Amino acid sequence: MHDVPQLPFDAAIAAIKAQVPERLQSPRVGIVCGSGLGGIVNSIQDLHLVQYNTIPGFAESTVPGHKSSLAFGTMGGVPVVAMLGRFHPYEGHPLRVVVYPIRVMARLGIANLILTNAAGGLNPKLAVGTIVALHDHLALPNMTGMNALLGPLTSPTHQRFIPLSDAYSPGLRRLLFLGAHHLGLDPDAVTEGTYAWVSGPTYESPAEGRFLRLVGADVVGMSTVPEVLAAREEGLDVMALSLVTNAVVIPETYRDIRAEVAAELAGKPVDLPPAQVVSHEEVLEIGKAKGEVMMKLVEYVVSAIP
Ligand SMILES: O=P(O)(O)O[C@H]1O[C@H](CO)[C@@H](O)[C@H]1O
Ligand SMILES: Nc1nc2[nH]cnc2c(=O)[nH]1
Repeated sequence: MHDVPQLPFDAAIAAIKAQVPERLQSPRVGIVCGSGLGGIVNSIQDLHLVQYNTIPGFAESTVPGHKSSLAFGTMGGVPVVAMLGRFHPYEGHPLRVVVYPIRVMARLGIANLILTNAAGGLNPKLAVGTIVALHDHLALPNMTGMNALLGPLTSPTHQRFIPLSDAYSPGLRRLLFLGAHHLGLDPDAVTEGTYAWVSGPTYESPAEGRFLRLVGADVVGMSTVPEVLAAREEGLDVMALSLVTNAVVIPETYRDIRAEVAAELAGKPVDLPPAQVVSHEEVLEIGKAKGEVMMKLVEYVVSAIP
């Protein structure tokens, strides 16, 4: 028998309940704010923040654009809890720590989880600023030993083997597209697609981007999938929204340095286009600029959940 590390669920729930008024202690919907998307908190009324460092078992988020608190309150009258800051494996957090807040929110009573993230666009049809509702994911780490559900079950009521064919709730996506219609959004502003999960923290090399596109991914990021797995194990309905913050550069050809040198030696230097390099600053900037639409859609879905 393995020595199972105990997760301090009871202490976490007690610490949260000591800081939140009773009327907000049983949220119906959990929300996770992605990089630069913490502005979603602005649509929460009756706001009460609980710092992660006061909750047993919670880590601290170390990524710019992520805070470290749970936001309790209401959205359109519905009690919600939002994570202002998530944990990523590349920060050094073990996967069981990455998904621990999802399990705590499930124990607080949420039935639905809305995950948001910033992602790179692999599908050339996706303009920067597009919101992609995930209908599937492709997670090489899951298939090769970095699955968030590896290890002992965290509850005797959990199933060992979790299907993923139905991981992303069609019902919640239906509400999302009704919301996009009611908000008068351009039909191309919100679409559906497949998210490739990579561990990061490096962005994709050209060959990696090409590979992920070839195997069917539309967007790529370094989060969300571990949270989806834990949420499904906990029996939650899940919606996940990616904001395309940058296009992953997938050149058809590489610079031909040998030809450039030959041209230079022949006195005909080549004019080169500026290299496109993604940065987290750019990701955060787009998140801030386009986060408002994400916030309005999340607000609509939360209010419309039956
Ligand atoms: O997925 P979120 O947390 O939104 O953040 C995304 O943005 C960061 C890279 O810029 C990575 O953490 C990536 O996963
Ligand atoms: N892996 C990855 N994560 C991102 N998050 C935001 N943009 C990107 C990207 O281009 N690649």
